[in-house]
Amino acid sequence: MSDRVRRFEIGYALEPKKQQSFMQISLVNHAKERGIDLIPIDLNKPLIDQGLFDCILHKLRGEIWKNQLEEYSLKNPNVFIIDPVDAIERLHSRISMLEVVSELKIPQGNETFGIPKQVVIYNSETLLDPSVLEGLKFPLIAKPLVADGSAESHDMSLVFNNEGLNNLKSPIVLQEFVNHGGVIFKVYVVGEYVKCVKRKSLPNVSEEKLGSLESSLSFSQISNLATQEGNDDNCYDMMHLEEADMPPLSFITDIARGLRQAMRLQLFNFDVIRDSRVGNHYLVIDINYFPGYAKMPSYETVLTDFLWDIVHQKQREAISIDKEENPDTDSDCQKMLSCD
Ligand SMILES: O=P(O)(O)O[C@@H]1[C@@H](OP(=O)(O)O)[C@H](OP(=O)(O)O)[C@H](O)[C@H](OP(=O)(O)O)[C@H]1OP(=O)(O)O
Ligand SMILES: Nc1ncnc2c1ncn2[C@@H]1O[C@H](COP(=O)(O)OP(=O)(O)O)[C@@H](O)[C@H]1O
Ligand SMILES: [Mg+2]
Ligand SMILES: [Mg+2]
Repeated sequence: MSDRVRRFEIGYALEPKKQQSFMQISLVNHAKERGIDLIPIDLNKPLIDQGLFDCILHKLRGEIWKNQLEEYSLKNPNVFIIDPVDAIERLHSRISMLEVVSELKIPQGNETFGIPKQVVIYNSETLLDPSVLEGLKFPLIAKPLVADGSAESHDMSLVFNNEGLNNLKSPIVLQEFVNHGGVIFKVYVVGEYVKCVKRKSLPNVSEEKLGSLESSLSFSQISNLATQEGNDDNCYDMMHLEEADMPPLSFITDIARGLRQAMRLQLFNFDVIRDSRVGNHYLVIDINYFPGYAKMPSYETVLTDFLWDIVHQKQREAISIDKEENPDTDSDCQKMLSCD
């Protein structure tokens, strides 16, 4: 066995803003100490010309990047791509992202889960016919169908009555707004690791207040707001974040594992709310690819452990394939692969 420590190279392709928030020095240094070099992929050069990585991490929009990855994978089938483009694309529609939740086969006990009632509207004119709402009850939340990470894909509005349906930009998803006490649970998944945290959300809308409200209200990325500004008027009841009980971890972990397997994704988070009327019924309302992990406690160790497992698993597989092909020799490949 050689005493040379085998290092691993992980290429990453991220938007500048994401690179800044995710690739913090603390993460890069932590990974380095564990033999993993995180290397920026130069987006001004073809990926195929940038050598062999052990693995590629990516979150970029557009066909150009998709084609580059495809071409690279064909040439280098052993380079592990986290995650496959087609699996990520399922999350770019707010309909297909939640279909997977409805299809999960998890035995439900004391706690149950599902998704809110929703319809998709492809053409705003169809809203002139109230039957398209398929019996959805106000208030509704209107979300752009596309969830591709663009600023517009986060532009939402609360719709309190029929009048509020005017001026919605289609294609749009209309979803029943479920009162949940102003607290959302964000479940971060990194491979097998699962972490659930509480965040601020939209406050409850009561029946009696519903009649007196304006017809609609626009907002964007509410769970990222640090304070509760703008929510202190008489229209809402606000619950304090600290007082909210967490959902049982085993229940959340079962959903996370089910989603990970069904979606073939390693890096995602999902938003869960608890229906205030029922108390033990939970609704998954959003799934995000490669979310803001830097906000997760100890993200440096969690992400490094995940990457370490991936590259070492790949290394073990390569050694066993090589041993099968060269059973009698300690081939150069076996020596090189095993030096760690
Ligand atoms: O920027 P951050 O750290 O707030 O992360 C965003 C996520 O926030 P979260 O981790 O859930 O609190 C955010 O989650 P939400 O959609 O707000 O639930 C998205 O994942 C967002 O990515 P995109 O714009 O949908 O592609 C994420 O944005 P990017 O970091 O990918 O640009
Ligand atoms: N069906 C719903 N009922 C109640 N609140 C909701 C519902 N859907 C979304 N919200 C609130 O709106 C916010 C944004 O919706 P979400 O689907 O998570 O979009 P985004 O992708 O922009 O995060 C959520 O964090 C939550 O506060
Ligand atoms: Mg969300
Ligand atoms: Mg989202």
